[in-house]
Amino acid sequence: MAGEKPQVEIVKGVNGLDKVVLREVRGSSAEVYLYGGHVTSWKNDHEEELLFLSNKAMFKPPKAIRGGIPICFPQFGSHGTLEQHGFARNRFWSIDTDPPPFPANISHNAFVDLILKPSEEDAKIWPHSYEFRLRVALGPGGDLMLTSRIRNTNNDGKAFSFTFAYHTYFLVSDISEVRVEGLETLDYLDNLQEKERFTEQGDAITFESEVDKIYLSTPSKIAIIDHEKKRTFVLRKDGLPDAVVWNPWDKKAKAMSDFGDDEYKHMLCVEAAVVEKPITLKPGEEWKGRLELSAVPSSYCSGQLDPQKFPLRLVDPSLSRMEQYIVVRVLLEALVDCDLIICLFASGVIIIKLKFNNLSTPVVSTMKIKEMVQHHEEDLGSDGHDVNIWANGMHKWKP
Ligand SMILES: O=P(O)(O)OC[C@H]1O[C@H](O)[C@H](O)[C@@H](O)[C@@H]1O
Repeated sequence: MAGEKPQVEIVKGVNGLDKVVLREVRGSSAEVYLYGGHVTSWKNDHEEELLFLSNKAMFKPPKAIRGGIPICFPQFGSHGTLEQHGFARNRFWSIDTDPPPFPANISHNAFVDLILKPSEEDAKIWPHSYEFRLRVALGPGGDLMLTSRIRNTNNDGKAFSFTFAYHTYFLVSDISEVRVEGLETLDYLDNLQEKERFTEQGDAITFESEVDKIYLSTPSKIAIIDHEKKRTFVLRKDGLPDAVVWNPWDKKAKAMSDFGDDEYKHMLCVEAAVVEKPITLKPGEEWKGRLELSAVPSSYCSGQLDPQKFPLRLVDPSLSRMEQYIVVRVLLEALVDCDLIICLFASGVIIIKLKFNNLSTPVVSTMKIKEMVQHHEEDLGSDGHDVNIWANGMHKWKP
């Protein structure tokens, strides 16, 4: 189409630093600075920003950019002798014009390949030769995909070890309204308690004070639910067993020169990482770590439900308002690409089995809903029942 902007464009960003702009045909976009190989923006097809970037972010090398997705390599945090989070986030990366091929089934048009190799100065602080290739891509639905490929190119026969993180800052409406699911019952190292190991309790994680934890051996999928925005971020990862959760809260926020005093209310870092067991590569070996982020309408609900207030008549009008409500919630959950939806009613549990990846598959027939309703007439007969619907068994029912 005439006048349409290119899918990949290199432009000047803040302080004249080079940045790559990616645009997907349906309108989503992302921005990546060559400084740090740092994603600073990811927008959905309504042009809404999804990543937090501090108003005080400096864009002044060698200071790392505060927000977006800093790359922590070859060291996460202070887990080693290098500077905090290693040096990849404050080096200038190059465009990789000839990256080794990706599997043929990976389809995206808006992407950029970056590469980082050590300088002579770097070799003095970390005496290894490597090639770090980073692909940043937008999927057709606006998903943001980052793939890191790190290869040991030492010719002295030596192996090297590293830790790593995609230090993702998510933009949230209000940190006290956010919950993280997928990390409950896991072990974590608490950075606020000298990295001591604890076990998380059974509930989804919520926030009311500073948090800095490294969750260990985490599932490949983690959800960040922003109740106020009615948005869920789904983080899928591969090759990255750990997940760091960080919010500096008020005191630490004030102590950071590149972070606004109140900005902690609008961000949450959930960082797909390798921390506990560093990766070791022999010469010629390559490691791959992949992160995929999507932002979907959030459909979580809990507590008292008033079907009279439910405004939609989207489905079979012969269904009662409560029945319609259930169908719509189930459909919304389907957008989150879940494997299983469970509806809980005051008097019992109803399981609706589901396993589908797109909405073209029939979801739950209205017949099914009717059967369900007949079984639970008492529950549905009056106003304001406790109904809770959740995906993958991750939510907790609060009667
Ligand atoms: O200020 P930075 O070096 O960017 O680090 C910011 C934060 O990153 C991680 O999440 C660490 O777990 C925190 O301990 C650290 O404070």
